[in-house]
Amino acid sequence: MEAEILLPTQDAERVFDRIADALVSTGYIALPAALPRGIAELLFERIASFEDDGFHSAGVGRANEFQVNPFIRNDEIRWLSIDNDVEASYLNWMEQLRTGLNRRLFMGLFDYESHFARYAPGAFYKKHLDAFKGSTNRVLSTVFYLNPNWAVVDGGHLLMYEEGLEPIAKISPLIGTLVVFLSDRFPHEVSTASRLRYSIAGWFRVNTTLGAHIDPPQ
Ligand SMILES: O=C(O)CCC(=O)C(=O)O
Ligand SMILES: [Fe+2]
Repeated sequence: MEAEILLPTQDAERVFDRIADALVSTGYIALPAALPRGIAELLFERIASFEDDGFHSAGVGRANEFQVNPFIRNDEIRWLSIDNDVEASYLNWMEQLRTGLNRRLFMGLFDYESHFARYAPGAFYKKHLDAFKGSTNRVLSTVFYLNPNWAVVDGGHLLMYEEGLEPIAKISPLIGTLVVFLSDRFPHEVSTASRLRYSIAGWFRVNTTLGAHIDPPQ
């Protein structure tokens, strides 16, 4: 397949408007059918085609603080690359979203990193924040789901929290749904799934390199 150069369509611009409005009003949004259906289907075929050795255990922390802790999370991940046309079409859409949000909200989003995630039956990711105030350059989190026909009994929900102990949102990981939220504001968790669960998690980052301090990758 040839790499598809995606210019923002009117549909995409409307999606960017909705995301921008939600970030201002509530700080998060879950949008069904956010990307073109064909892209979601190709990404599903792509993630389903990887052999076990195409993934590695996900860790917690950055650079030299990185460690695998199966009590916090036990999903497996694989970073996306523009070298693959299907992955490139997703990264291209996210690039349009990045510039679209910068234009609408002056967020200064600088780049985007993302990985496929595979949760085997029984896997979970305990409650966490993707960024701690002031100590990371991840400012906006995205999760895009790739599971056809998800039922409530399958578990594997994204539970979003704000201040209280009760979740403010419970999101099914149904193919096509995109969740976007401010990284330092919403603790969230993935409840145990009873089925294989696929997603793409990603983060828009700001450039925090100052003077001689080089921000470490990932
Ligand atoms: O897959 C999800 O629903 C969320 C994953 C997540 O929170 C993360 O990778 O940081
Ligand atoms: Fe997260």
